[in-house]
Amino acid sequence: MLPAPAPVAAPAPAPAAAEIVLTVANVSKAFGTNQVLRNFSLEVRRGENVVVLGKSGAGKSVLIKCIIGLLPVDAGQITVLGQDVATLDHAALDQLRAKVGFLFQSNALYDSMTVRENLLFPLRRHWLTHSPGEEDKLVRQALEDVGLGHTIDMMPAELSGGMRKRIALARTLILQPDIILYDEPTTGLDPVTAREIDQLIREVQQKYGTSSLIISHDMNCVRLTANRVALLVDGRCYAQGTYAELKASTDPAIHEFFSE
Ligand SMILES: Nc1ncnc2c1ncn2[C@@H]1O[C@H](COP(=O)(O)OP(=O)(O)OP(=O)(O)O)[C@@H](O)[C@H]1O
Repeated sequence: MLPAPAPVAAPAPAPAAAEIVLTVANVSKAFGTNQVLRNFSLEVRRGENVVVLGKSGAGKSVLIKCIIGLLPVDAGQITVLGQDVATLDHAALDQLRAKVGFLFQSNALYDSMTVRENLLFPLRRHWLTHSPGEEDKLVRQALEDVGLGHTIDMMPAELSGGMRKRIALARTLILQPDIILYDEPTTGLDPVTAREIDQLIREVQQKYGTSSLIISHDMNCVRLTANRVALLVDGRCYAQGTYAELKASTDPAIHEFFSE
């Protein structure tokens, strides 16, 4: 019989003294009469993984789009790495996006490009010039970080769903971002592959000291990756705490997320 896997401890909260890298302050956002975010506030500290948990349609994707400046906010302020997102022009926003990796739920790999070309894309997109030797080193390092060095000349169609997710993460890592935004990183993956991705998110955090905002419905992903969990309910940050703290809550609005 195989030995039982070692239990994975939930991450501890980040030290309260760590620098704040992302602030969402009293942000409101509506589409017509649909008020999605109402005075939503949240902070992420350096080296911390914060998971935003909310029901379907609660506004999690809208929040991420506001953070990366894809959607303007109606009120409030979003500050990323000390910069007020609303005041940035196109060029400044582009520079900021080089420091903020975004892992799409769909992975958004280019199917007609090899893995190597997919990873080179963000370097060229942000006009980061390296010699071919340096580029090769960066690509190989990013692939090693996700455990897929051997896929460098493969096409995305030749990879499994979990592998494509890893390649998408490697493509984010190649820019060595300060912050990574993960949109539902384990959705559509089988449970074993999903836990591997959770583990990888922790490894990236530990190796690079990256801060992450993770949107997830998957309670195992929340438990295994979050230093802190923020609940998005009725457009507000309803509650925050460690997974264990929120799970122990007797408030019905909090408890329903943890009752599975
Ligand atoms: N561009 C848009 N125009 C109009 N309404 C929008 C737009 N984007 C999002 N919405 C609305 O905002 C609300 C929140 O959507 P959002 O995609 O953020 O939810 P979510 O919490 O990410 O849900 P899910 O977990 O199902 O992906 C929904 O009512 C949606 O219809």
